[in-house]
Amino acid sequence: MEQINVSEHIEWAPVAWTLLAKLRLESPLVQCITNFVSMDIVANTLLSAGASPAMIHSIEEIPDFTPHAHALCINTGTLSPDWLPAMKVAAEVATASGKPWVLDPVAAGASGFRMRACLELVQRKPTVIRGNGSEIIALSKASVGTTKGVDSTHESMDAMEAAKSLAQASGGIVAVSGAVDVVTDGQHVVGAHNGVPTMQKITATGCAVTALIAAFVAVDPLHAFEATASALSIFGVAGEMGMETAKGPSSLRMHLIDSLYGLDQADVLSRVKITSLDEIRSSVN
Ligand SMILES: Nc1ncnc2c1ncn2[C@@H]1O[C@H](COP(=O)(O)OP(=O)(O)OP(=O)(O)O)[C@@H](O)[C@H]1O
Ligand SMILES: Cc1ncsc1CCO
Ligand SMILES: [Mg+2]
Repeated sequence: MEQINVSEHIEWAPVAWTLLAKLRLESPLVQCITNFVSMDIVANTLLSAGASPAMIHSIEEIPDFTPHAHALCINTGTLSPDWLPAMKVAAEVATASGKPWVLDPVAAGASGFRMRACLELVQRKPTVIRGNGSEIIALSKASVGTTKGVDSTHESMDAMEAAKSLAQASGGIVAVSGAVDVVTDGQHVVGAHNGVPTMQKITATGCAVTALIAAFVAVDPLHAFEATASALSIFGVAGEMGMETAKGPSSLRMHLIDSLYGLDQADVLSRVKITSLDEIRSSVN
């Protein structure tokens, strides 16, 4: 897949709007092999954006179903040995069918089993890997150790160099969520400066935005970098707009989904904020 020509001068807001409009028009089918905690918010995020989610994870069904999906999302959040073979086969079938697939390496550094599983999935060449700062740093170094489980103890900007080396090693796009969502193809880096801190207080918003990335990449698989940055920014915009009426995490969850559903062109053009970070170098690897 072509991952080049990421212009520093790109006008991002119209790109994000064009992709959201295409997503709503085409309603891509997104197969999700995701964790038990996230299934509801992932499916509802995809539906409110205009995509069609299917939580189908049985290995017996993958040869029949996966070739018909427009994109696949694999998430290791509640990984167990009986799910891993289905994840690997689904990644292989998606690739063989020419479909993009996105990996969310939840808590990659929490155990040797989980790290090995994530590395085996990375070997199957995800189109995009999206994690939080701690996950991307752990995965890029293949290091297992002190983690706070699924939560990050690193700022996304401090994972920039780790993200670049993981992108180079994997051949895919790498995104790191946080106050600034960092996206890289291994050469260029952009930041999506949308969202609100309360989004971290809703479980599985990261899983939800990974699935949204899969939906965006489904409608423009040749421009996975642009699709990834746009999905992250749009999800952040929905969070910002949702926060205008929310009282806390629980009502933000509801209002974020409502805002994502209702986003119009003016909202997207006035709020999407994606900038080049090529001049910024991270101090922590
Ligand atoms: N400080 C912040 N300011 C603005 N937005 C944020 C902030 N922190 C996280 N977000 C947004 O919240 C969403 C989830 O990101 P986060 O880094 O919390 O993912 P995660 O740790 O993988 O979450 P989970 O494991 O619960 O799915 C992203 O859309 C991100 O942009
Ligand atoms: C809390 C939690 N534990 C495993 S997966 C998950 C959802 C956020 O990643
Ligand atoms: Mg996560």
